[in-house]
Amino acid sequence: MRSIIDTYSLSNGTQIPVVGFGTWQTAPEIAKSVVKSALVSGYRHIDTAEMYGNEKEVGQAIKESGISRRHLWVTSKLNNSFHSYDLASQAIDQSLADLGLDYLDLFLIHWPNPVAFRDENWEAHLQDTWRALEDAYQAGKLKAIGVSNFRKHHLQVLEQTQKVAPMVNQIRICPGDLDQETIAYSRDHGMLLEAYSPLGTGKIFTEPTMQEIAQETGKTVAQVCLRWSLQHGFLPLPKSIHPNYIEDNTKIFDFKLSPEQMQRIDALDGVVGYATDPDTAGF
Ligand SMILES: NC(=O)C1=CN([C@@H]2O[C@H](COP(=O)(O)OP(=O)(O)OC[C@H]3O[C@@H](n4cnc5c(N)ncnc54)[C@H](OP(=O)(O)O)[C@@H]3O)[C@@H](O)[C@H]2O)C=CC1
Ligand SMILES: O=C(O)C(=O)[C@@H](O)[C@H](O)C(=O)CO
Repeated sequence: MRSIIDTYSLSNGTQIPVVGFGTWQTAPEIAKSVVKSALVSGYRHIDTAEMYGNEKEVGQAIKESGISRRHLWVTSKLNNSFHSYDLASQAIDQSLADLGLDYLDLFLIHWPNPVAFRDENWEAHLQDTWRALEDAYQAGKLKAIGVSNFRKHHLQVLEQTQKVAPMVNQIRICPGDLDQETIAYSRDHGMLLEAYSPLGTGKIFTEPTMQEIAQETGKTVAQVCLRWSLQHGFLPLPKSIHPNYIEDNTKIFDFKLSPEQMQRIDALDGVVGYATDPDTAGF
């Protein structure tokens, strides 16, 4: 692996760039210029969502960049109020329209058990929602499909009726937050793990062990986090609104963490808290 545009293979053979650019909390007013900065810095994989309120601006940045569509990877996600076959099908078309694209490279169910459907039928709603993604995948609107914030028991609900297995599970993975059960189950079932909040949403930078390892390697804490993620075989999705950070976060291929450094990071249990529990999340 030599650059952020090297790829992992998904279970359907699709090649996905190994680092994606995150856009949560990137306000629509600045999203176009921020995403343009990322494209100038070499990112070819952008992670957005209907929930982020910036799909239109992300789409404008892509269009104005002049980069050929086939050289870009764009992921979006189904918001929590669209869990049914019809609503999910409409939401896919709306994301495509807002982004100004004919297809998405990857579309994810954002959360498995949203508050609006947390009733005795949530499993059936989830299965219907997945069927909408499968149909859009078969129709060529989505080149790959997957899930986000799914734990083993959510994946098992899909398994009861799925025709196409999820290719990706996007979950929170950063130093101190490694949900081993979900990681192992997802991998055993053919999914690539995308690591969201790979910098602990900005909370990792003052962590002493991370600072020590940054000193040892001559890199920044952010670069150490991203390198750690890649060496574990995850696909990190760093977010920034600052061009210098955006650029720095690509410089993670000119060093390697030793097994001992990897172990010290693995041992940092809970230093930036844990992922939101999808079964109790209030959204
Ligand atoms: N599926 C899901 O439910 C979720 C998905 N995600 C995805 O993952 C992406 C990343 O996660 P997110 O939680 O946003 O945050 P990150 O873990 O990527 O951390 C972002 C924070 O770190 C700062 N930062 C970034 N690079 C550097 C650097 N080199 N030096 C110093 N500070 C830096 C940013 O600052 P600044 O922005 O000020 O430059 C920002 O405050 C999201 O944007 C989204 O795409 C995130 C959460 C949930
Ligand atoms: O960023 C995302 O993709 C999320 O789903 C979460 O960050 C979520 O929106 C949240 O944490 C709200 O507080």
